[in-house]
Amino acid sequence: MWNNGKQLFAYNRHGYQLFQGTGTVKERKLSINTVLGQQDHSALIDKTPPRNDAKWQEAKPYNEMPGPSNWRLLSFFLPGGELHNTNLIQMNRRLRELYGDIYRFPGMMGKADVVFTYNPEDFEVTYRNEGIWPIRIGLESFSYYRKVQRPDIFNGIGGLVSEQGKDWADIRNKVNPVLMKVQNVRQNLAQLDLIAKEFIDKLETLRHPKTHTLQAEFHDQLKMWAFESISFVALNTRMGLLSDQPDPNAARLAKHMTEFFNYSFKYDVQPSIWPYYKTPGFKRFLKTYDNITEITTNYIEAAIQRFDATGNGKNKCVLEQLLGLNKQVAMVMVMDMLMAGLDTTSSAFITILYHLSRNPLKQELLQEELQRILPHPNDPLTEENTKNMPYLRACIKEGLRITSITPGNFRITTKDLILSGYRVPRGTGVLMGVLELSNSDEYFPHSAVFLPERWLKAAPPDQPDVQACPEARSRNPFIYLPFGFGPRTCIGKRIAELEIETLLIRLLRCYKVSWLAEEPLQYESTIILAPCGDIRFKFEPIATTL
Ligand code: HEM
Repeated sequence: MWNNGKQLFAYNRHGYQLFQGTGTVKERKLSINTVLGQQDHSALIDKTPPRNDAKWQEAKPYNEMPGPSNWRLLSFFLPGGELHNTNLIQMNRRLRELYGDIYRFPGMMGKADVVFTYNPEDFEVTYRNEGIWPIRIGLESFSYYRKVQRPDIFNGIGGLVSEQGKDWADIRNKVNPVLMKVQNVRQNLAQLDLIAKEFIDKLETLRHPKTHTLQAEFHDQLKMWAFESISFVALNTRMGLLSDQPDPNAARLAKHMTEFFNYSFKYDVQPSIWPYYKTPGFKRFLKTYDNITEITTNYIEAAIQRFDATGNGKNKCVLEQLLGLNKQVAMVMVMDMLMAGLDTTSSAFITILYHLSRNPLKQELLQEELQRILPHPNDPLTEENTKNMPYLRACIKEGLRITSITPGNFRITTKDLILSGYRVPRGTGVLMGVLELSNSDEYFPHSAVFLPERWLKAAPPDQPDVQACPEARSRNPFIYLPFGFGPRTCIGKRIAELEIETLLIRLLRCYKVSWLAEEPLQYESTIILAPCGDIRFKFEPIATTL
């Protein structure tokens, strides 16, 4: 508890603000959270005396920060409320209009307050003070399932997404060299290329030869591609999801993964009473976790037998390397990869393809580069021919700039920070609205324009039509962060980039892609921004290739 001039602030041992007023403080019994699965990160919050330097004294008190009360906040999301049925992009815009560039959401049900900021200086202050064990409250159901529900299987390991502090760092330090080292990830290129080719073959069977439209949902097909790709990397197993005879367990696993995403939004993101009462819906969610655990474990056991039978080759695959670290860590990491690497990659891919389809001139420039990479369209992709693809990489960055599928990055502050002139007490959530700033002319000139050239340092020597314009890029490194930042940055970044690059090369080396739907691409909020609604592309074969 500490006195902040006129106001008295108190924090429970989880770092949650309990009370703000002028009287005696009585701690609410929030320790129940730990038992019920809500995360305890109190040990990570700075325990030194409250900040009291001159700058802090000059800053405005926290309770003067604009923002809705609990009831106003609830009313926003009720039917008829201003934010009812809005997605994360619309929600951020509307709230920013209402409250300005910094505002706070009161914490509910034992959760910390969250400060939303659209000021890049605040991003820098937050990241610079996050320390070596940044806290990102993730999916609390993960922790609950693994630590409380199934300790028999997970032995107390929560996994990267939900673990905090030293427990998080112990796993992250182990798996970083396996998943973040470029060379290690790129050893999957040949198989990912094969999967991308299978996807194109499947598309061909679904493509109407005259209208060049698909006789199936593109998004569903793409999820199959994403799942086939991430399961190969994580499990060293081909699931056959793009073939006529998929492994029946793989199809079940893919279905449970989709369920997981939907449930997770409901129970981890939206306010829910599950920490206090296990509703029937939450019990179904736990069943989904059980199914995922059971099927994944079987695949891992089968892979272990395969590795034992074939002996250790020189180049160990990702799963073999993870198993070499620790079997439990490997299991948890594989499940996290499958869960985190499905909708993210497919949503990002659709987003990038959408922008290319709406910008035919940029698509042509990309196709020129792809022709150089693959003069013969059926040649394999190799380390050598994929080394130099500046325009492709610029297109990926530009697509994710306009629509980052994670519109904000989140941290719990461990120290007292001054954000946009307000005193923000330690233990508060900070949501950094990167997507809003990436779409602002202040930081990216002509921000509404799809301009891959802003990411190029110089014009490629073999493409005279491409004019680099790095001046159209923000100089501030904290604004464009689709994969997050710092020690807690996305561990699947390299894998996602490799998958997306590989399929874009294959797809755009075969087809000219255009957008057929009348509306621009729409998004809905799951735990990320997922494309939804009418997603219709036209795939016209490029004359020389098919
Ligand atoms: C385009 C696709 C993807 C995007 C845009 C994306 C984005 C993100 C972001 C923004 C974070 C939070 C980073 C932070 O807090 O600083 C994150 C974390 C994470 N991502 Fe991804 N991701 C993608 C694909 C993947 C894939 C394919 C995997 C699987 C290998 C994956 C696994 C994870 C994990 C395990 C974390 C938690 C890391 C930690 O807390 O240590 N992601 N991702």
